[in-house]
Parts: sequence; C-alpha cells; structure tokens
Amino acid sequence: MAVLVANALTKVYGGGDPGTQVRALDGINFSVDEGEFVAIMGPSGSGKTTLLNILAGLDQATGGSLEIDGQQVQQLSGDDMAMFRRQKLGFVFQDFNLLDTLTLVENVALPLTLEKRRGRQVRKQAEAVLQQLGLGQTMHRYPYEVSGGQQQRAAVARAIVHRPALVLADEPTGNLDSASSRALLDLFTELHEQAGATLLLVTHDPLAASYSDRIVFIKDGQVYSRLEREGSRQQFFQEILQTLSVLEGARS
Ligand SMILES: Nc1ncnc2c1ncn2[C@@H]1O[C@H](COP(=O)(O)OP(=O)(O)OP(=O)(O)O)[C@@H](O)[C@H]1O
Repeated sequence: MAVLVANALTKVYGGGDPGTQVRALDGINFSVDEGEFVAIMGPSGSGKTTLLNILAGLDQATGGSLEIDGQQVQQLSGDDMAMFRRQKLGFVFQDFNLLDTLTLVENVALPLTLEKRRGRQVRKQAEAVLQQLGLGQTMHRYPYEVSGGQQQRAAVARAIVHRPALVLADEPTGNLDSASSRALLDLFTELHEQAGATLLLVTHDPLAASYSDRIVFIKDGQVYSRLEREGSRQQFFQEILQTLSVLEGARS
C-alpha cells in the first residue's frame, strides 16, 4: 500500500509575472510504499527543500496532488493540517531541533503531550522508545549534556514515538561525524527492517542514500532518474556515485 503518492507535483514561486516566476517543481511523480526506505537526491537548487516543505505540509503545491496515508493533503488547512502533521508525520532534521530546556525524555514526550494524552502513559511510551534506541542511561540529561549522535538518536525517538505513517528526514547526518552518521543510518535500517517504519530521506550524502531501498534523483524540479538497490550496499553506493557524476555533468 502506498503511504505517499505525489502526482504531477508542481511549485511555481513568484506570483503573476511570468518574467520573475521560478518553476521549482515541475511535475514530480513518485510514491513510497508502506515499510519502504526511499531517498531523494539532487544537486543544489534542484527543488529538494521545496519538495520537502510541501511533503511536510509547510508549503502548498501550485499544481498536482499529494496523498499521504490516504488523505489528499491539499484539502487540509489550518488546524486540520497541523493535526495531520502531528499525527501522521515524524521529522528528523540536520540540526536535531531538540528543545534545550527539556531533557531528552521530555523532548520525546512532547509530540504525545501535544496530543493531550495522559501524562503517565506518555512518559512511559517516551521512556520505552528511548530505551529501545539505546538511550536508557541518558534520557534524563539535557541535549547539551549529550553527544551530537545521542541528540540525533533522541530526535529519531521523538520522530517515531507516535508511530507516524511516514518519517521525513532532512540531511539527518549533516551535523554528525562519520561514526555517528553510520550509527544513525544503522538505526534507520533497523527501524525500517525490524519495525517496518516508512522513511523518506532527503540528502546530498551518497553514503546516507546507500542505506535506502531506492533513490529518486531530481534535477531542475523534475525526476531525472531512479535507482533501486539490488546488490550489496557497497555496490549501491558505487552506482549512486556514477549517477551523481552523470547528473552533475549534465547540468546546464
Ligand atoms: N521562496 C522562493 N522564492 C523564489 N524562488 C525560490 C524560493 N525558494 C526556492 N526558490 C528557487 O527554487 C529552486 C529550487 O530551490 P530549493 O531550495 O528547493 O532547491 P534545493 O534542491 O533544496 O537546493 P539546496 O540543495 O541548495 O538546498 C531554486 O531555483 C531556488 O532558487
């Protein structure tokens, strides 16, 4: 079953004057099935941020349609959109976005608290996810008292604690050293293979993308090519590098 279906998704910035308009997305088609781990890659200016903002409900497409977990997203607005985001989506960002005034467990409990669930139950659920992600010993510390890798693990816990239909990750390894990046990517693999989480990763990083099942490459707001992992991750990594070199070489 498809969790996400983007159909001819288009975004034109810049109002009525055709001379100043920018066509950031130009008819993007792709879908993500339940339990899949998909990456989006593309050079700078290709439209990745625009696409992510639309998928996250932070911006609206000017054309096409977007369905997430059976809901046509463009039919939602205001409070309904906010509620939809909170319930159906989980977010992992490059800079972790944890609140410094809350401990890790309080950060993870926050999305559930916003849902007005009962306090004790919320706390237990947050603790269970943190334990599962190896943060049992550190959950009562503040973000600035733990490493970047641990902060990002807590951010992943926060993204999955409410069991969203889809987790959106925006350059999640961008602020991590290579050992922490690999640990995070192994965690994504675990969530995907063992817990059946559906993940959409937007990244420049070929190593991060090589952990996914398949990649959608975009260029100039259009799908440029698609790549599916068939052999080992190392082989997939080499194929990604080749595709990127052609993609970059084909830049006008
Ligand atoms: N608010 C805006 N108004 C006008 N044009 C915009 C706006 N935001 C982005 N663009 C343009 O839309 C195109 C796609 O930009 P976008 O930021 O989505 O690309 P990107 O792939 O995320 O780039 P990067 O990897 O550098 O972050 C670019 O040509 C950009 O200049």
